[in-house]
Amino acid sequence: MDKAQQDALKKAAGIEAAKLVTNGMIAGLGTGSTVRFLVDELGRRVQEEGLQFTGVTTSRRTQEQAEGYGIKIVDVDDVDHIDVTIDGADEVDKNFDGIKGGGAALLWEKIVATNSNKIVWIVDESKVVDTIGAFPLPVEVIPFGAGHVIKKFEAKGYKPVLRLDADGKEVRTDENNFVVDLHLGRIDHPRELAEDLINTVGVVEHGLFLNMVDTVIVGDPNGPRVMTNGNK
Ligand SMILES: O=C(CO)[C@H](O)[C@H](O)COP(=O)(O)O
Repeated sequence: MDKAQQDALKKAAGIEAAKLVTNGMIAGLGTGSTVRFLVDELGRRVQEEGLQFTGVTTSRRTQEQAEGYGIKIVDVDDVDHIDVTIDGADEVDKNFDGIKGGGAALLWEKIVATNSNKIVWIVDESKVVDTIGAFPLPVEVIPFGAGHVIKKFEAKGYKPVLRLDADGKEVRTDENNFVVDLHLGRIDHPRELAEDLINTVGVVEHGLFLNMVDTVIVGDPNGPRVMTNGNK
């Protein structure tokens, strides 16, 4: 699949998911190239159809895009609930376990997701996998002592790589932390891994989102396909 085809599938999933946002809702808005299509569609509806909703964003990038359309954005601590959060994902398997954080927004994404009544992911079909882990697992790490965290990951065979930008500088999250990507190949025991990562001092959060999502909307060449999680 070339990039244009993949973008078309992402866009179709984003437009389909935008239908879930209705007047008066508080909606969590994720981060990434698929979510950009979602926000474009929500912005269009705000401007052309008078849709009124309040957004809680998972990154400054999404906040800027949404506010550019005149979408009202508030801080996560200024709402007492979030009706639905729509976000992208890097991988998702048939058990609805997934990896997020390719766009370095995993911490805010997980905070918004865990405070949402419903979580919806929008992905193109290449993200639906049998076993997660081919996509390097992002881990958000505090800069102080990050070298030691990386050494501990190396000793455990996690194959960590500190994420750098195009200029060779450490990528910083919206919380000014580093991202370490674990090149695991496959993750057979995600719950054990999640437990180990979150108990490592210096780790703020990891990109394993295990059985959190309610619905996955998959951009498929035959039209958006909906996968519903019956185990939540
Ligand atoms: O988790 C994320 C950002 O931290 C994204 O949702 C994930 O990386 C998918 O991005 P894209 O839609 O660009 O493929």
